[in-house]
Amino acid sequence: MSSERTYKIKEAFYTLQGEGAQAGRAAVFLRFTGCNLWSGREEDRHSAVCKFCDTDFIGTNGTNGGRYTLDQCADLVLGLWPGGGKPYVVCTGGEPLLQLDEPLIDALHKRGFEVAVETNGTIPVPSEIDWVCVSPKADAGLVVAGGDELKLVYPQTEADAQPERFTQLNFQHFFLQPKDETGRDNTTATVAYCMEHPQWRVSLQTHKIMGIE
Ligand SMILES: C[S@@+](CC[C@H](N)C(=O)[O-])C[C@H]1O[C@@H](n2cnc3c(N)ncnc32)[C@H](O)[C@@H]1O
Ligand SMILES: Nc1nc2[nH]cc(C(=O)O)c2c(=O)[nH]1
Ligand code: SF4
Ligand SMILES: [Mg+2]
Repeated sequence: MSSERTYKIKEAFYTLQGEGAQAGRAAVFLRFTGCNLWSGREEDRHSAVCKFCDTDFIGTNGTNGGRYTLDQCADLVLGLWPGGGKPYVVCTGGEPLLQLDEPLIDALHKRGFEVAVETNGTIPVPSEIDWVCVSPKADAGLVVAGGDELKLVYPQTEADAQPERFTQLNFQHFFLQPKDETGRDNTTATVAYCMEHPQWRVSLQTHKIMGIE
């Protein structure tokens, strides 16, 4: 019997990074199943720590989803890269750091990839990751104090998720990203905050504007 661990992947696809400082860059997205701040079920949304998630991260039924061993997972990512440029993979979810570990990062590096992560900041980040995007959530217990970009969804009403809370942390870029919610456009408020607080820049979800994944 083989006891090799497997990674649960919701979906994997080739697109452009839509958000933050790397927006517009070609990337393979590797979306891990599951999150520690929401079950992913609509009936649990109101009682979840993170209530505004725009993503389906349940199960393994998306494009290229499944349970993969280390080499299968890294080969899946490699197979989605078209060739040329600097291969770039964005590990997201769900919360990717529930599963993404040093062996998988190493396997992706060996295949030539620069490895990025999108994380909610509640789990320590392996030092091998090349690009760290932290998106803090109210009442979630931030444990990551630095990285490449901090990308805060705005607005969040809770005191511990106000932008001022984060400006002393060790990040290269500070972004406010308008919360995508039905019945309200949060872009104007986000623009106003950034104009009043020039340390912050706006991050739009440009993939939604462009109509790509
Ligand atoms: C789906 S999360 C997955 C990664 C990780 N769990 C996290 O929260 O950073 C990817 C990114 O989408 C952002 N996001 C989720 N729901 C959003 C929404 N309704 N509007 C704007 N950004 C959102 C998150 O804050 C995060 O930056
Ligand atoms: N194109 C594109 N860019 C993204 N940046 C962060 C995303 C995410 O869901 O983590 C995302 C996504 O789902 N699609
Ligand atoms: S932490 Fe990230 S994946 Fe989890 S529910 Fe919130 S936005 Fe979605
Ligand atoms: Mg997304």
